[in-house]
Amino acid sequence: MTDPSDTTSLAEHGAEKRDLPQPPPLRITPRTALFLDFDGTLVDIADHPDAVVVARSLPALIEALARRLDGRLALVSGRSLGALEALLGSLDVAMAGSHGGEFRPAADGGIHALADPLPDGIVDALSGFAQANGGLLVEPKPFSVAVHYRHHPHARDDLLACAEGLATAHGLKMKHGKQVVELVMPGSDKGSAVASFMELDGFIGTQPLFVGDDVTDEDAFRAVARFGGNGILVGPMRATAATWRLADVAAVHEWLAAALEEKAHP
Ligand SMILES: O=P(O)(O)OC[C@H]1O[C@H](O[C@H]2O[C@H](CO)[C@@H](O)[C@H](O)[C@H]2O)[C@H](O)[C@@H](O)[C@@H]1O
Repeated sequence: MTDPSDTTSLAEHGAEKRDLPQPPPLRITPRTALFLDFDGTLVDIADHPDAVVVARSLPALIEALARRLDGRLALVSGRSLGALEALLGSLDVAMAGSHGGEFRPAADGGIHALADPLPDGIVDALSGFAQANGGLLVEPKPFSVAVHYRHHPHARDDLLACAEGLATAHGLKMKHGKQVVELVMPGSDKGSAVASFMELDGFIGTQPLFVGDDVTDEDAFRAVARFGGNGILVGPMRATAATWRLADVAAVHEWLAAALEEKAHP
């Protein structure tokens, strides 16, 4: 069964049915900065967070691009940095995890918190809900918590109500991604992560691109637009702040790999 959070269509949003063009080839110039989402962008969505298949070529592709961009590349994910490292190995690349809560400017730069930890009791409350509803998967992260209902679609509405109640009571933000509901601290999102990177030497003055598939990437699409850049939506067309669209994960890999074939641009 397809959940609307997996493929939120234009019709569901009542938006104009106009597709976005493909992005032009990625040109690596001193003004190029690249932000990449992970799930649904660099790896296909799988039934379980641990079941994603990382293409053998992916870690080397990311590192090669980061080198060609002189470090102006960052992964910006809802996952924890620990989960990204478990899947990709230890990469010499900037990253933000937990929807902007964890921030690592460069591999040797240490991890900085961009958010406060969740208040006590939130993970327990969601775990209690998960147990009482057939054992939904709870994924605690350093600065957020996700509850996956992919295998328990009947629990979706009650989960949304439970998470909304906790968010209101504790001043948290709720995110509804692909068959997942997450609670994060206010101000912690992918847009704030992009803005933090854009303050760093190297990123300042660049025209950033953000490639992402999920509604949680919309904050980042809006953020790159504020810096004169562009968002690239991955997957089916839907209402979005992105300006270009790539069909799927395979198209993202091709678009990225093609940039390495190009000569450097001044
Ligand atoms: O920001 P992202 O890098 O796209 O991460 C978003 C969430 O991705 C993971 O969940 C999603 O992918 C799983 C594997 O394909 C899938 O089973 C799940 O239904 C999706 O919601 C991850 O587990 C979350 O922590 C991330 O926030």
